[in-house]
Amino acid sequence: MLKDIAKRWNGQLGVEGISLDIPEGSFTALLGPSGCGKSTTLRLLAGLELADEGAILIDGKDVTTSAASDRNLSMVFQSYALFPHLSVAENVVFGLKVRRVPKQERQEKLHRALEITGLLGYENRKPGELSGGQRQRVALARAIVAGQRLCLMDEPLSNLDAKLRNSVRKDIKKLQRDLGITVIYVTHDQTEAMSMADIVVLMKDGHIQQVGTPNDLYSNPNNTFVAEFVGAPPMALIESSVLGGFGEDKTIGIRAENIQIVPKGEGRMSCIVNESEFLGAETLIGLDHEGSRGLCVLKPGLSMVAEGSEININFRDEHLHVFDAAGHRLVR
Ligand SMILES: Nc1ncnc2c1ncn2[C@@H]1O[C@H](COP(=O)(O)OP(=O)(O)OP(=O)(O)O)[C@@H](O)[C@H]1O
Repeated sequence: MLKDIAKRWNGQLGVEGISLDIPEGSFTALLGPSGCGKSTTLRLLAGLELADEGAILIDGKDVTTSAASDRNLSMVFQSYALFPHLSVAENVVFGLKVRRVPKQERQEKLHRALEITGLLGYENRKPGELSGGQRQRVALARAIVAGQRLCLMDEPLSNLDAKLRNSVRKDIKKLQRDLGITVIYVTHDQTEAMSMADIVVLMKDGHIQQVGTPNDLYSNPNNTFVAEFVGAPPMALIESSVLGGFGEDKTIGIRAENIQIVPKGEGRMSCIVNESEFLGAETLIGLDHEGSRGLCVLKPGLSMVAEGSEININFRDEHLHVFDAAGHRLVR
């Protein structure tokens, strides 16, 4: 649990006012653009940095000033952090050896961890003889043998190609469920966060913007930053003056799946097509309209529309999200 944590470097903000209650056994993603403070938050939790303000509790124990080694957690990094001259087996049991765990127990834990991560048979290989995905699985195996209930992961998939990312993503999720451990996972990739996490913590400029389930953030964004960060495509934003009836200086949000194409002369807006992008199951058609950004519609299958064409669109009030001038959601 984080209570009102702040961290600054020479007066420059890292994070501020970070309060989070992370349920045991959950998968929590710290999500946000580069520099938003997600790694700092994780490093504070790990004890790799010390907070200037606030308190950190793990399992009810105040660890705010405890050394990293006293916090009962394991970590998996983007860089794998494997010893290149040690074999897979040696890398995995390294921490157990340091802690003088008896050989028999080490062997049992090693076997189980390699089994879980699909690395049996690779014991004697060196990290240099493995693919990126396999290296990351060695790092996961090392975290598993540590036997901690809390595992912190900092962008563990960012060195992998798209296909591998997808499969290791599933491995990590399954591992977390099977072992029933608590995972706190840093990523700047909203798809990754939305598909893996039970709880998403979206950050910007060192502050939390919203904490909730992936569906909370998608369906009820707290502000326009959340609306535009979460979801592919992001929520479109329209100035209230374009639609009328919502008062002055409001911003209206709408998701692509709630916009319908209607015949010319009908609907609430007339837009110009700026691109058609074939996604496979559907085609995303980007639209321009003065006073709006991110407007698009989805058409099933391959359905390219010429750039510059005019398209009329309609949507229902119940699908609109109304934000004030500062971009905060108004209850509707
Ligand atoms: N050791 C440090 N010294 C000074 N400033 C730092 C240090 N570490 C982080 N910061 C600053 O704190 C802010 C948050 O950085 P942090 O690394 O937590 O962001 P992030 O969201 O993890 O970004 P990224 O995805 O790029 O790693 C940034 O403005 C960064 O420049």
